[in-house]
Amino acid sequence: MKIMFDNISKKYKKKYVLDNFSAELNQGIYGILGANGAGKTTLLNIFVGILKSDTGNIFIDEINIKKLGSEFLSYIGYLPQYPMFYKNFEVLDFLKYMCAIKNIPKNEGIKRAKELLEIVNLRDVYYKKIGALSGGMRQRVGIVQAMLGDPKILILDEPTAGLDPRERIRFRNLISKFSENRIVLLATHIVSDVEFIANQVIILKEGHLIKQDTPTVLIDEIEGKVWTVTTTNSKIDDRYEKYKISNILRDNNDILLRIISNEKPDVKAKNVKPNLEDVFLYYCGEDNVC
Ligand SMILES: Nc1ncnc2c1ncn2[C@@H]1O[C@H](COP(=O)(O)OP(=O)(O)OP(=O)(O)O)[C@@H](O)[C@H]1O
Repeated sequence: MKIMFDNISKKYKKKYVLDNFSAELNQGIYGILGANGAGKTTLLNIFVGILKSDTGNIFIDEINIKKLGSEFLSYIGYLPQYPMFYKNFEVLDFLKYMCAIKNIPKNEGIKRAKELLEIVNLRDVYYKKIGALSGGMRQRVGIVQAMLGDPKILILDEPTAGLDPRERIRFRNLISKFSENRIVLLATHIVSDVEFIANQVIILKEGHLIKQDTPTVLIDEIEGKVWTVTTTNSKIDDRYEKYKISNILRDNNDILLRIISNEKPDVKAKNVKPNLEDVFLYYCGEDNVC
C-alpha cells in the first residue's frame, strides 16, 4: 500500500498552516515531528476527512481518496489528539459501540475487541467504566478502538501526551507491534516517541515539509554540528544569545552546554554524536531554546 499527499495546502484567513505538503508513504511507521502549531493535526484531519484542504489531493494506491467514498473509512484506524471517550461506558460496551459505527458484525467485533484488549494488557477491565481508567489505560483503549477494523493505515495524533514515562514506553512498544504490514502516521512533538520506532521521520515547520528521511540519515546529516562546551555562570548569557542550546548539565561550578551550531562555538568545544532531538532542534528550534 502507498499513500501520496500531493500539494496539500490549507490556510486560515491569510495564513497558510499547510503549504504545498507533498509526501509519499509506504509501509512502516512515519513519525510526523513538529513544534506546537506546525500543522500536524491539520494534516491528519485533512487525511481522515474532518477538514477539507484548499488545494491538493491524497491518493491511496493511486486512487484519489475522494473517489473511495465510505470505503476509505475501512482503510483507517484513527486515535485523535483529544479522544471524546464516553466516560460512563464500560470498556467492552464502548468497543461494541465503536464496532457498530464501523459496521463490524457484532460477534466478530467482540472477538476482535477481546483479542486486542489481551494484546494491550487490559484483559481485566472489560466491565470498568472508561472514566475510572488511568490516562495510560484510556489511551490503550483508544488504540484498541482504532485497531478494531484491522485497518491498513493507523493514524495516531499525539498519542502519548500526558502519559508518564513507563506508560509512554509501553505505548510506543504497542505502536511498534501494531505497525506490522501497516502504514502508521504518528504525529508528535515528543522526539523520543519516534526516535526508536519510526522508519521515517517527516519534519514539519510552519506548514512546510522540511525533511523526510530515516532517523539514521537525518542524524548523519548533522554530524559535526553538535558540540559540548564547558562554561561558567558568567558566560552563559552570551552563549544563550548566540546558539541553539539543547541541554544544560550543571556540575558544581561547571556548566556543560550541548550546543547546535554549524561552526565550532569555542576553541575548547568538543564534537559529539548527534541524536534525533538535536536534529529536531537544528531544523525547528529557535535560538535560546533552553
Ligand atoms: N480553526 C482554526 N482557525 C484558525 N487557525 C487554526 C484553526 N485550527 C488550527 N489553526 C492554526 O493552525 C496552525 C496549525 O495547527 P495544528 O493544530 O495543525 O498544529 P499542530 O502541529 O498539530 O500543533 P500541536 O502540537 O500544538 O497540536 C496553528 O497555528 C493553529 O493555531
